[in-house]
Amino acid sequence: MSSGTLYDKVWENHKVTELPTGQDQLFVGLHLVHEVTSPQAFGMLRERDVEVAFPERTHATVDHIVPTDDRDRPYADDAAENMMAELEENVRESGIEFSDPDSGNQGIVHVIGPEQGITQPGMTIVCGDSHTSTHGAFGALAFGIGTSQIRDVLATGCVAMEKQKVRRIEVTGELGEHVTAKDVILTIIRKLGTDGGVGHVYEYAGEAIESLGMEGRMSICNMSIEGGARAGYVNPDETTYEWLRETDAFADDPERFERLKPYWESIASDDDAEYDDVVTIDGSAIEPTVTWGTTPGQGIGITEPIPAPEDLPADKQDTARRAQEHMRVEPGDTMEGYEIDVAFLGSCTNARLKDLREAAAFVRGREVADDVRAMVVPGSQRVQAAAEAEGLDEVFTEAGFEWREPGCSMCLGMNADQLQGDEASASSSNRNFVGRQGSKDGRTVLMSPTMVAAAAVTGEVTDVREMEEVVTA
Ligand SMILES: CC(C)[C@H](C(=O)O)[C@@H](O)C(=O)O
Ligand code: SF4
Repeated sequence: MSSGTLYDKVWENHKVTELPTGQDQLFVGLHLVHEVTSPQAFGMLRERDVEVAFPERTHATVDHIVPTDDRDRPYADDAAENMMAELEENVRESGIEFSDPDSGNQGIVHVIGPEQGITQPGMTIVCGDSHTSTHGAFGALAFGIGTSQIRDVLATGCVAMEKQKVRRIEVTGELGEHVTAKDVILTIIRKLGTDGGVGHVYEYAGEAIESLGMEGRMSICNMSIEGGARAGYVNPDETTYEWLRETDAFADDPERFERLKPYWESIASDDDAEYDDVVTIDGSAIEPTVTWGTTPGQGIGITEPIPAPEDLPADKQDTARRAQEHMRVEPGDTMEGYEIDVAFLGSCTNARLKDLREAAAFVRGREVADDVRAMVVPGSQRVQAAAEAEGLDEVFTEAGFEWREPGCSMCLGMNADQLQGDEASASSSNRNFVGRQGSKDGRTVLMSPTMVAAAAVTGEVTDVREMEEVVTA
């Protein structure tokens, strides 16, 4: 194999042909499906009497609309019930494996792929969901796709795509205490902008990235899309292989693991690979980071002042003004002390076991502040079960959190979990757009899971570094 980036190598390995449009046709290794974006695509196949080409390369789950409290069927919400019923019919007819709520494997699509080992290095992975970039943490090329592309992939196992440039983002040094992957990605997006990645795929590298576990790498790749990049990835290494070894795909088949490992090693970017751009960020300077505005790029370190719009680049001033009005924040203040009504610990960015463990260490023996509604929504049923096995559910519920069933929940409010009126939320999710959490006047402050835990117990945005951690395990 010639020397190059992971992106180039995996692209070339999956390229079927160049199309007259100038795009390449790529073979898709894994197609993940959820209930929101797939029904129309299945409908188009049915209209043309076309069958799903590779059901064995397709895997479905239900996450966006699923209730996180009472899951008895039919669901209380008719629209949710209909979407679920349609997905059930589509997967049954096509012979697609479905991590349904009775399987013990249901969860957010970007949580279940990696935990079941179906997400693997060197794969092309697509899903009708923008945060598919999450799977790049394993050294896969993972893209969100639209409805007509979902149809194409269902029908042919291929997708037409334009090749992107590759920007390597090197995060150097060691992260400070209680500085997490979430703080790193919020900092990257703050520095490069929400559209800084347009036309690019991000390769994350450097000591601060390499020292992260898979959960942290997933949080970073997850938000690549919020930085405008088409995808993001981390080169596979021993950390990646350790994770994979334990998954369903390989735990009982170590020979398969050994057989695939040389391929995984071969697709990592070579030391002399050429990049279209290289950006270096000092990881040791990153603080716990929160957003003050209504885009993920409007972030600051917890001790930093909120910027005055007139100090920002001209094209950012208007949105900053509007964002500050919506959020009711003043330039010069810090976000510390910003009062919250809701604490949401969930989403495909930060609802894995490690996130819940880290948050629990700041909740143990404490109580949720008066008038704060706090909820934990595990990323999957497996996360939920593992957390319960180590008593984390009790840590949270004893403190006054609600312990919910897995799904997207208040990350986007497509089910009953929504902000009310102008409530402010401390959220471990990835988007703080106006209206995102279900109420047009709702205010979302993005932060890491430990910062959500700290905010839940103090009732305001809090520097987690000033709180005592209580770890018992
Ligand atoms: C519903 C889905 C299409 C959407 C996405 O693509 O990201 C959702 O997951 C989100 O996070 O906004
Ligand atoms: S958890 Fe949020 S970001 Fe992730 S797939 Fe669901 S709605 Fe999208």
